[in-house]
Amino acid sequence: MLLCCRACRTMFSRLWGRGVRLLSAPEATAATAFQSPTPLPPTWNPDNRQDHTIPFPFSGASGMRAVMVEVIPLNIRPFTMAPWLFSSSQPRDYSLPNSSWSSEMQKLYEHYNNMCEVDTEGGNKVKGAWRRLPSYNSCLEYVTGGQGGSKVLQQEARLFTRNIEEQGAGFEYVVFMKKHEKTCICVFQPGHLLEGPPGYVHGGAIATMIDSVTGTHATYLSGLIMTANLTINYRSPIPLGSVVLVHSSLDKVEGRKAFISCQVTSSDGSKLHTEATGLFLKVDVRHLLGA
Ligand SMILES: CCCCC/C=C\C/C=C\C/C=C\C/C=C\CCCC(=O)SCCNC(=O)CCNC(=O)[C@H](O)C(C)(C)COP(=O)(O)OP(=O)(O)OC[C@H]1O[C@@H](n2cnc3c(N)ncnc32)[C@H](O)[C@@H]1OP(=O)(O)O
Repeated sequence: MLLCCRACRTMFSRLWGRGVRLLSAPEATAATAFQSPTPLPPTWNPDNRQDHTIPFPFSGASGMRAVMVEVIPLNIRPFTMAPWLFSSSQPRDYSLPNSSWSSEMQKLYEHYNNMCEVDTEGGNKVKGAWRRLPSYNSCLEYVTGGQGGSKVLQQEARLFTRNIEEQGAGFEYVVFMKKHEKTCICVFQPGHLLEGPPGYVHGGAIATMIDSVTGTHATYLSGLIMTANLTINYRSPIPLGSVVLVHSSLDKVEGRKAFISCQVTSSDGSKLHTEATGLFLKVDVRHLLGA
């Protein structure tokens, strides 16, 4: 079966909770290696619902790539089910600078970015203590490394912090992680659509950023997580359009639980705006998908 339309995707999303997973690129390559490539018909159109029966794989199809989907029913030998085609255009990484960033935001970005791991011309990585974390507008882009996995499930769903298209109007932020010290720092520039008290950021928007930064931190440390508890103390209001730092640090891990604390400060660290603690529980993908 080819997952080529909404009906197919709906079926796939139901199967997901029963052991379906996306294969990584090397796994997909290995899974297709023993099959002979089948060319696409010249009139093939990804939006055409009549295309259910096109065989796979689609190697060599210009502008498209196939991602394999594997179904592992309980007590049944694993087998490859079908490929999913995605547009080859990369999803936008929202954590890269844009024209709405103030000079202060840009300066802080460069400060941390300059301390990140970099690729050299020979393909070697020069170690830096920090790593910039990419940010997409859909959760599944992370799982598939920005390969468009969200198109398989819930096409309309968008990550809350990345669903305002107008640059600078909502949450402008970039997260850097210092893995060995188990800390993250986020440079955050809240836009005018996040107003709470006149001229200041809404407490819910601040909580959202705290949850996002600490949740992202916990995800990179522990894998799939859900926020179980978030306790927040608001100490001083955050002016709209200012640039603040969200500091996240891992306090301890106990089994499935990760305890993380967080402070939101002014960009020079002199003023404490908000402090919080969070408890994140590692979950199975089936829990996330409600299976
Ligand atoms: C589909 C793939 C998505 C993948 C994403 C991948 C990568 C993402 C990368 C970057 C991230 C980008 C964006 C994401 C950013 C932020 C993340 C936001 C995260 C959220 O915004 S997420 C939404 C809000 N979140 C919920 O909607 C949770 C609702 N809730 C539940 O789903 C369950 O409630 C759950 C899972 C929390 C626990 O359920 P459970 O059954 O697994 O565990 P159980 O209840 O047995 O508890 C086991 C032990 O934890 C203790 N415990 C439990 N709850 C506690 C609490 N509240 N306080 C203190 N202790 C607690 C118990 O006391 C026991 O402790 P003990 O073992 O010591 O007895």
